[in-house]
Amino acid sequence: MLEISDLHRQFNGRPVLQALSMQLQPGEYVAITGESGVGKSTLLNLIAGLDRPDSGRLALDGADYAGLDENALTRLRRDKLGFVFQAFHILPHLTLRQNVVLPLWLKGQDGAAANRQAERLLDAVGLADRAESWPRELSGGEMQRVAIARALVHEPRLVLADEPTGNLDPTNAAKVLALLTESIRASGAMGILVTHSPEAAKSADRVLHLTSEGLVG
Ligand SMILES: Nc1ncnc2c1ncn2[C@@H]1O[C@H](COP(=O)(O)OP(=O)(O)OP(=O)(O)O)[C@@H](O)[C@H]1O
Repeated sequence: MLEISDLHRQFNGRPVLQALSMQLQPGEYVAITGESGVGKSTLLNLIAGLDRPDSGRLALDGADYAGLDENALTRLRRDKLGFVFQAFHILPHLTLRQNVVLPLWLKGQDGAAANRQAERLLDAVGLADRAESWPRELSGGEMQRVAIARALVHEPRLVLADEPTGNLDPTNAAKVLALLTESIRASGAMGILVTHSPEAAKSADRVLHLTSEGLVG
């Protein structure tokens, strides 16, 4: 379960998030929409433990972020979170299979089972036959699909997706959204999708609008 209560974050004296609260239950997948600059990425960064709030509580499966040092937050990201961000950080010197298997390596899982899991995810995003390709050989949309396979390969507790269908044509966008939804539901994980696209938002269980007043459902 993800618990956020009374979260505040300001930059240079300008409040961005004020008294923001929300909860996500296992298996729940929400979309967050809102005007540019309202604080969606700020919220994702706080949930990812990449930034600290000025006040308020964040807890994932009972672990309060306030009690976690930087090393513990790094472990939380590696073990429990899956990221699909706009800058998707595919490593150029690794093949697609190696890029996708990386989160498993980082958790200490390697060998045949890890490779099979990576292949299963590449297959799910329609890139099974490209496992040995290099990132430079891919289009932008193909890279995005690799990023999604990599975000899900270690079956994270919480998937954070920021405009995951931004570069994709409608067919591939639908595939990617279906994969996100299915993976989250199948593993009882939680998902947060930040998007400007009403189509993408529809794939979630509920849509929350972030405004300067907070989250409205
Ligand atoms: N590190 C920072 N330092 C100063 N200001 C920041 C910082 N991060 C975010 N902001 C400001 O906080 C506000 C919210 O930014 P954020 O990126 O969260 O918006 P967003 O809702 O994700 O926007 P978009 O839809 O355009 O991506 C913006 O005004 C931004 O300039």
